[in-house]
Amino acid sequence: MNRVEVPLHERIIFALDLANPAEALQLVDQLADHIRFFKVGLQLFFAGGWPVVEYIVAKGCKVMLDLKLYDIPTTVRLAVQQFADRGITFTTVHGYGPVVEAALAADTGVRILAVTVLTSFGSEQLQELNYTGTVDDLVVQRAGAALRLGCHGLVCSAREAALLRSRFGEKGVIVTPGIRPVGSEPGDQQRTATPGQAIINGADYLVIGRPIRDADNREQYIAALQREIANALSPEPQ
Ligand SMILES: O=C(O)c1cc(=O)[nH]c(=O)n1[C@@H]1O[C@H](COP(=O)(O)O)[C@@H](O)[C@H]1O
Repeated sequence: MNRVEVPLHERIIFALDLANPAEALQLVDQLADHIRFFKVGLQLFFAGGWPVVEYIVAKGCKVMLDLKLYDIPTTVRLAVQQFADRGITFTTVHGYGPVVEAALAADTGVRILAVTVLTSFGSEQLQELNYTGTVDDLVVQRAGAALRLGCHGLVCSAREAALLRSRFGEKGVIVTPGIRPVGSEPGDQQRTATPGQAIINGADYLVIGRPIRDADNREQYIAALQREIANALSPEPQ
């Protein structure tokens, strides 16, 4: 497979899902030798705001600012313009055509990721929302629309990554949350996969939060995940 070149220490995007900005930044200090990509989501951004992003960027690490925007086009475009010149690598919007289009129109250099179907959703949630098709159908539909608009990447579960690669080739990066290493609890995630399976399916980046945050020895845990990823990228000969 012709994969996007990503250094191993950027393959895992560690979701800094904490309420306390000081604690989150301590984790960045603790782990920056091992992981160079951090996700700032709604909880931490509302708690700590731009200083959190600035701290991570100043350490030379990458930031995915995950605020999953969904609003009228003008509001989305003007909101994304606020992300310019802050050193942010990725940001997220819901993968609905007009929202994606507006985020791209902001033209800030920050790469836009379209969230297809949340990894906490299964077929039951789609039925509640009156979607008649399968999760796969909706992921493919949203991914196709986003990519046609020129979106830089997609967020989906690792379970759909192979399907997206077969439909759309190497267009756009694929970022997969809902990663659950063997032995970890799914919690509220429904469409999960192991790190190795995500890579084999064609994911470029793996968003991982609680399994790392709650590990007894985070450095050792990350090293094991990175070995699993490296092995899936280039399996050792049997
Ligand atoms: O956009 C995301 O990052 C995202 C999309 C999605 O469909 N599912 C999902 O879990 N996420 C985020 O990925 C992270 C997953 O965290 P853990 O379930 O703790 O590994 C959380 O910060 C979620 O907000």
